[in-house]
Amino acid sequence: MKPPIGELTSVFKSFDQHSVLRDLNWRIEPGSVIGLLGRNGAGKSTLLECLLGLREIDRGSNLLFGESAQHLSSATQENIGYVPQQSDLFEWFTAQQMLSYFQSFYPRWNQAKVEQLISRWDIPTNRLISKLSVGQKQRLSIIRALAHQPALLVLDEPVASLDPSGRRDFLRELITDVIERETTVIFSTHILSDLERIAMEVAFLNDGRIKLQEPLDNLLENTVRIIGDTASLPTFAKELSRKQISAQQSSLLVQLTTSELAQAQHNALNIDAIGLEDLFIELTA
Ligand SMILES: Nc1ncnc2c1ncn2[C@@H]1O[C@H](COP(=O)(O)OP(=O)(O)OP(=O)(O)O)[C@@H](O)[C@H]1O
Repeated sequence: MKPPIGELTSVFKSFDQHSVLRDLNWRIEPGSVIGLLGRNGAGKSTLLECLLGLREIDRGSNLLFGESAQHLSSATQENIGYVPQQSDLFEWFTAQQMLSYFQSFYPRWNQAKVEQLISRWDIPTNRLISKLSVGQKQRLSIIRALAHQPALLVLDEPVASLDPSGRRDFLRELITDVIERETTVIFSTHILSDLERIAMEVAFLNDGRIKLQEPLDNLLENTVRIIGDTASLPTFAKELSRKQISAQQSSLLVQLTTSELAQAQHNALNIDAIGLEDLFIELTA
């Protein structure tokens, strides 16, 4: 088995008295494409920053490419591309100046790709970055993160300010990158349709932990909602949630094996397929 790209073990992170990550464990395998989901304020940005060593953790360990995330070697830093939620571009530079500046640090800088994206995404290269629109800044941030061909790409709501065609184009670019170079990608998003187009796995952050991480196909295929009489509902091996919805009835979110599904159908239980949006609501409640 290949070593993980990232490994967080028993990580705790608080801001003042407010605890955000609580005994969080997360392993990121090479080549995985993970969509990170969680409600507003769940701690996604904090988690991504802790993963990258940009934020100090209170307790636990955070390893990236086998090194302590707080003390990454420059070779490892070259392997990481990051698009933060808030633009961290050098606003007093033009796009051209900023990209040339970064180019000097990265031996694997792909200038042909930079030029292609600049032209395709219509980025004014000679205007100060401070004068660009939010969407143009976001595109520029993406170009900067893709340009040095990182092995790990971390994107914190990368498409939030992009128009639909910008989003589609960006996703296409990302998919090409993942396929051509087997880039490991972690991205947080609230746009579930985007996630369904690109993510191979989804990770749900809730109550300060990764509550569930699964290949998306499996999750959508095997997870169902069962509603029935509280007293007679059986228990299942992989129950994700169980809620009382009326005096007599309960609703179960459950992952069923094929034989469990057959048994449940045989017992005439009320079984419904469930989509990603429902899963999001249930698993991040
Ligand atoms: N620098 C900070 N100082 C104090 N509290 C912070 C700081 N950064 C984040 N927090 C708090 O930590 C919690 C998690 O914030 P975070 O931005 O990580 O959530 P998120 O899941 O990324 O949210 P969103 O989906 O809204 O972007 C929030 O309650 C937030 O107020």
